[in-house]
Amino acid sequence: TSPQLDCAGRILRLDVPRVMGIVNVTPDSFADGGEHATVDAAIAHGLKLVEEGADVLDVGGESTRPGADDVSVEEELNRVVPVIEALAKRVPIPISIDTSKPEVMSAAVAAGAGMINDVYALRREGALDVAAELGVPVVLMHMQGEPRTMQANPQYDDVVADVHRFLAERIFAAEMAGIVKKNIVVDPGFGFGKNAQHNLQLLAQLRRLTELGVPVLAGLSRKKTIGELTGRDDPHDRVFGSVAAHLIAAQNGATILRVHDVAATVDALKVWNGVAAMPAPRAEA
Ligand SMILES: Cn1cnc2c(O)nc(N)nc21
Repeated sequence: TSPQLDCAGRILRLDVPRVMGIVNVTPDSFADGGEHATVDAAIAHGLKLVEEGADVLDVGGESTRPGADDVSVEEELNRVVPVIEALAKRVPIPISIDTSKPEVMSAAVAAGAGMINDVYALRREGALDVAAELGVPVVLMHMQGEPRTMQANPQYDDVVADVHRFLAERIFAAEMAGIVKKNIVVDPGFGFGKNAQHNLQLLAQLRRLTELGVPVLAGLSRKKTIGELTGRDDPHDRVFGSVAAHLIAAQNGATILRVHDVAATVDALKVWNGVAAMPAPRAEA
């Protein structure tokens, strides 16, 4: 049987690398449209990403970028629940909730989400039990420290070994809490307590994480390391670099790619799939 995730009835096939489109429900600091505009804009953006070929959408109400402040449960619920309700009704693909709060996980699944994406790998109080209860696939991501301070001066003995060990421990914790292994995805957490060298090392050795026996998700889209390598200070100018990074992630075993630029990534993966479909070279006579 080919790998897949059953996201509350909506199937995410992982026979080839799949594209997770990012839907941030965070107020645009420039526009003062307030909550209503934020929700409507997020719904419209999600629909656009589905048009562009997204296989799954990741809806998040709290920014996890370096230095980000916390958002209250109530605020996060007011942002993500209406967006998930509207999108779940209008698109056939699975919807993931990007949150670390158990209350938000429950409300999001009740509203139609079929997957949990937790940058804290279910380490918040109550998260393991709630995720187990909800019975939907969950992404366990590595982070060193907290978003507010994680980029200050990240240190590792061996970043790949350290991340591998952390993810193995979180898989164990999840299974002990009653989450079945077929519902677990792991993610090295590019940019979450890592400098450029750490990120490149993790990308180069990403196949090491597939030894954990669960699908690997990679998210490098428009991140600082891409900007540093390409000299593109504006994140909107990091599309080509992001697509290159995600193709390397696919080549190194990732089967879910979390991206802003869905159309570009979908086309790049069509080329990747064309090559991957070619028969293996005949063994040397
Ligand atoms: C919410 N978010 C931001 N970056 C991410 C990444 O690389 N992986 C996952 N799973 N979530 C992310």
